[in-house]
Amino acid sequence: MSTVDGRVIRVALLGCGTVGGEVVRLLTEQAEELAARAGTRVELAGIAVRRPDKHPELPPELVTSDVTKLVTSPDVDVVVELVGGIEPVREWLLDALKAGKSVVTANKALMAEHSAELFEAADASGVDLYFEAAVAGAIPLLRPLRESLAGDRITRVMGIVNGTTNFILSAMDSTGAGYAETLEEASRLGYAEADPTADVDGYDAASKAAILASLAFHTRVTASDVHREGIADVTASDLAAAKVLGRTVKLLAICERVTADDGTESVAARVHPVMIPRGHQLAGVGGAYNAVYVEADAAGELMFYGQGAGGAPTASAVLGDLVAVARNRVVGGRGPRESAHAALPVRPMGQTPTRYHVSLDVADRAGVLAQVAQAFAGHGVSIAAVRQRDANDTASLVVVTHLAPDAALRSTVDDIAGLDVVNQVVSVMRVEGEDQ
Ligand SMILES: NC(=O)c1ccc[n+]([C@@H]2O[C@H](COP(=O)([O-])OP(=O)(O)OC[C@H]3O[C@@H](n4cnc5c(N)ncnc54)[C@H](O)[C@@H]3O)[C@@H](O)[C@H]2O)c1
Ligand SMILES: N[C@@H](CCO)C(=O)O
Ligand code: NA
Repeated sequence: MSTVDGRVIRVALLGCGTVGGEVVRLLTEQAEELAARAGTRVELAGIAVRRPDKHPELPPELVTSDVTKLVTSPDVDVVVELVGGIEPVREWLLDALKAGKSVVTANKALMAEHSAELFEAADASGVDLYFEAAVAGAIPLLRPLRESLAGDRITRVMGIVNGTTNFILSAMDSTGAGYAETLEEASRLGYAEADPTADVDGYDAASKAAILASLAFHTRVTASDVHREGIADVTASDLAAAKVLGRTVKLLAICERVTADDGTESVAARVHPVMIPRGHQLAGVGGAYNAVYVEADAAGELMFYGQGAGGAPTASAVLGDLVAVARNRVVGGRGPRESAHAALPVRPMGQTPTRYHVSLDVADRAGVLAQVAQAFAGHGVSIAAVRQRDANDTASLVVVTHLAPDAALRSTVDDIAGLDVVNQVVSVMRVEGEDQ
């Protein structure tokens, strides 16, 4: 094993919970190998936690609750932030960057709202800002977008980026387990955020979509630009309706470059439940796994798959970033800066082209299909497929549309719900992928 000329990079770790605890373990267990790879020793200078008395496992001389002092200490080169949330973390990281410390963070909420300000502070000090763990945990995804694909033109990024909701939907689909019990299990396994509403209501995935869209399309996209729907309204009826069609339901983040008829480009970013064919590669992604498709003009389709949550997998991405910072320090260089030169406008959800699946319980009599079809036609929505099944004096009618502006599809569903011949709208969901 190579030695490292006595050089040392000193790390301030903020937060020592699910992910931070694993970072400490890996930094300690792999100290020699990391030194050989980075070209410098990587050592802990301090660990900030909310309650030092709760961490008897950590070396007491390293533990502190004084974050402000730690992040600006002259003894620190890099701040690794694994606390989460926006304030006071934003202030701490700005202080750290202004004091010339590089930053590694897993904080998607912060990066989705304040990355511009953080990048500016990093630029002013000539230091690094890395955040691979913020999206899709262990999966190398941000580095490929920022570096490997920097020479290509990305058109679409679509995937499963929240482990907790994927865990819940997979369990509901395969075992019929209830929503509450699977959410409890996801929390126990360390996938869910401290407040799981961030996961189930789609905020976590929307933050990740904002980060992905920003990197893919060289445009500043924040979480508030992302259309967001969670899984709280996904019912057993939706899953059953999907099953009948040979489909399943996944919460997807979809970031697209949309080109209008006049050639102008915009960015659309959304998170919502989607019905996809069971044969689709994303349908087979179970448990807390994540998978993301990237489509680019020259590269074609790429798929990234792996563990998107959990202590050790997320720590793997953090350590990778830390080694990158250490290497940059050794050679006196920097990692990639913010790339927002395209500055494309963000397209509102209503104007974003989507496809709907609508499952209806209708009266079983002549002319029903014509009335339903008329409602679609009235909004300029073209129908791709219709299935009808009779049962006693009612019938089930399933309509799958072609692409149409989301607002037109929503208005159509509102009109259909008001038709006398429609007893119940059983399930409405957007669809992706072609049936086999
Ligand atoms: N758990 C995962 O699977 C996962 C995956 C990817 C990204 N992340 C992100 O990693 C970050 C950490 O997640 P986690 O699951 O390890 O969280 P956690 O709740 O397990 O740990 C948080 C840590 O922060 C410390 N902390 C909280 N408030 C503090 C304060 N005011 N001062 C000092 N310390 C404070 C706590 O003491 C604790 O050690 C979050 O940004 C999260 O979104 C987590
Ligand atoms: N709560 C997140 C952690 C990873 O960011 C998830 O379930 O995917
Ligand atoms: Na990642």
